Amino acid sequence: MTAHTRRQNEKESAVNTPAIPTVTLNNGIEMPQLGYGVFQVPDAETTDAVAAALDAGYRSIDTAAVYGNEAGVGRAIADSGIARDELFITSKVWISDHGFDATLRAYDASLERLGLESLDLYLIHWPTPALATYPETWRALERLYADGRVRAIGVSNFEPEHLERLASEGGVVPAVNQVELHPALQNRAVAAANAQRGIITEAWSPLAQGAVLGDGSVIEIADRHGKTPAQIVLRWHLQQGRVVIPKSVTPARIAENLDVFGFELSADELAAVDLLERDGRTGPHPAEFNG
Ligand SMILES: NC(=O)C1=CN([C@@H]2O[C@H](COP(=O)(O)OP(=O)(O)OC[C@H]3O[C@@H](n4cnc5c(N)ncnc54)[C@H](OP(=O)(O)O)[C@@H]3O)[C@@H](O)[C@H]2O)C=CC1
Ligand SMILES: O=C(O)C(=O)[C@@H](O)[C@H](O)C(=O)CO
Repeated sequence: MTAHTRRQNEKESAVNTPAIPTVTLNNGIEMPQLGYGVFQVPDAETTDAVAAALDAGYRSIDTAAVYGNEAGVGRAIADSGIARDELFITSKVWISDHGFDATLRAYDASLERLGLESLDLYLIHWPTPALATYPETWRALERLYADGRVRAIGVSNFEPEHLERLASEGGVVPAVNQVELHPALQNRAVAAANAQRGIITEAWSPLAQGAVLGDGSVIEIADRHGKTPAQIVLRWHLQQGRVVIPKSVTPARIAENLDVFGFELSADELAAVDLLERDGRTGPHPAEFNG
């Protein structure tokens, strides 16, 4: 990209970027409440997908070493011309890299692939309790944080007992717990444990990978507001203070999923979506998943 194109992009992005609200993490860092996830996007397609998301106005990107597409995310960031401090980039340490030294190496490898000098948020991807390695892995994240190499650290797929184990050892309280959460699996005990400890709940698969978009009450609320089912489900999350990271490789859906800040659901509408809980887990249970 030429310097002129980059300046033009910056100018257009300043004009077109919708105001995405932020949540304040427990260390004072601001995190966009809505970001863009890239699970299952092949690396070769990730650059175009992330570029479309950045063009639409997303500024927070959620990737992971295991997704195999950090390089694609990095290329889109480099090409975008968007200032690094306007972006919020999250990645995660995979199970095979648990342990103090291996995690420090994994962080460096993620930065290398992303072409970045630091991340905004680094997460332990899964606790894998059978391996009992997450406390030691957490020590490595604390080291990265203490050394100023990452702006915030957190966990993913942690159940209340895993948070309790970290707390019992003292140290840094995770800023975020990224867990499966959508109308069909509301993970209320985990969200309550997060809130009680000052940890932000970030919902993965916030659309249940599409499984809740055909539900009658979601469609009825969508029709009432002149919105799509996906927009209703995202609004349901946002009004409860959660961070969401919907994924789509479809440009129209990428834009649609961001267009959720100009309307509100009523208390009755939120309650109607609450009724869709059905223990509808789409991924593995964290207590049992060992990679
Ligand atoms: N920490 C963890 O363990 C996990 C983290 N994650 C993170 O969460 C992100 C989101 O979760 P993910 O599992 O991808 O699932 P989502 O709930 O975001 O759903 C994605 C699916 O919904 C479709 N979709 C997206 N928007 C719309 C729309 N507006 N209307 C209709 N269909 C739509 C997409 O299709 P299409 O792309 O074809 O448009 C895709 O099939 C991941 O990308 C990843 O970053 C996910 C799983 C586990
Ligand atoms: O997408 C993620 O972030 C995950 O950790 C999982 O989906 C995991 O990679 C998986 O595929 C479990 O079956």
